Amino acid sequence: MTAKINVFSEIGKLKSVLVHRPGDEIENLTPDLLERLLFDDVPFKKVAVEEHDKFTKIMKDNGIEVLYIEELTAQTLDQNPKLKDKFVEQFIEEANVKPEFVKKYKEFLTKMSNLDMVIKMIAGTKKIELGIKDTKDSYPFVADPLPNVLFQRDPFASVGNGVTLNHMWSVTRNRETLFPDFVFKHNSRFEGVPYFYERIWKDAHVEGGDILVLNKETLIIGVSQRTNMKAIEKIAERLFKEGTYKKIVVLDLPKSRAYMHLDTVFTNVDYDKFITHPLIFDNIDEFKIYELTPKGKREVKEKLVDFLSDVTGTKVQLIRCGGDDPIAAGREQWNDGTNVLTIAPGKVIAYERNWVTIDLLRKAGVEVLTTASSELSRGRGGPRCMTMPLWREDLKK
Ligand SMILES: NC(=O)NCCC[C@H](N)C(=O)O
Repeated sequence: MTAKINVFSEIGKLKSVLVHRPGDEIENLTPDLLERLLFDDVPFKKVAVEEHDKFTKIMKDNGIEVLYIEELTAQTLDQNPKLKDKFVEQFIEEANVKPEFVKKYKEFLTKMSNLDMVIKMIAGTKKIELGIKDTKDSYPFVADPLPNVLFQRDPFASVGNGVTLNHMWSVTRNRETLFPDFVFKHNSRFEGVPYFYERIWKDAHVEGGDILVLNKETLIIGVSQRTNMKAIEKIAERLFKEGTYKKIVVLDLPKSRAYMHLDTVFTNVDYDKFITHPLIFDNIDEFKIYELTPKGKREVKEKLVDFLSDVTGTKVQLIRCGGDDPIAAGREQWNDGTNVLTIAPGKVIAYERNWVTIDLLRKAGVEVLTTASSELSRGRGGPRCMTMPLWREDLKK
């Protein structure tokens, strides 16, 4: 079977990537919704869309095919009209729509084109849009907005020629995984992609931001606020059986929103270069490192930089996000200074606001393309968070 997904590193030349163009969901936010819907402020949609279009233009100008989850889902519905009813019912059930509103909401969604319907599913629907005057309950939504669909890094992760289709940590984000699951199971381009995790495995949780594909044999996965060891062990079992991957390095991170995913504190930008936050850099003994192989799990006692040099076979250079100034490090980590997208070995796209980290990357010989971030960063995700690679060229060495 020809491969449909090919991601055997973090740095191989990027040829195809999945994103979501922000929609009304990022303005369907009020202060009291921010915490539950995992945003830190309400973006100005017009500018956020302009910034996202600039970001995707940089990728297109670098020969990268940019696919949109909303378009792939709509295309899959176009290809499978008989599956539409079940897909809509599954979405409505997982949106926890009140029984008295289900019929009206389903009619509202299904009278649209497939693309408009998917965009509306992500945007959320207010009671007033259905002409509902709910005197018993002042909550404004029939179905909540899904503002974090912007971060296509997390609902699933491309690993080798397959994917982990994730069960995520929060209720609000779990709903997002319905879209890629539908695409990978029914879209003619992706049908039959092997799964290394299933969204119905609800006794553990994993998010793509915690998964770093180091090379053809080794993954690095963070235990974070969003991913637990049980999920990693489940992935290991299925992955080792599939045979390509032989090792999973586990970094046990502090469980906090600031470090919500591994890729907020640790990313790979070249064969021998990683960006890391001082948390990783300085407190090496603060957190544990484990190594999972088909033979079992062992704790790693070496320093991370030495361990990485062994695993990569090169002398590894750790570049500090924000440099030596703890204020700049804190500021730039919070605004996704670590979370760059590598589009080729030694070539990244970074938020322009993280100028200290950008300067250090350039001094280390990394080519940095910058993209605007004033509104996009309010959801606490960077260029890596907003993208899931579908195809990277294999590394030469
Ligand atoms: N990989 C990532 O770091 N994704 C960022 C996700 C931000 C989103 N607001 C969340 O809290 O899940």
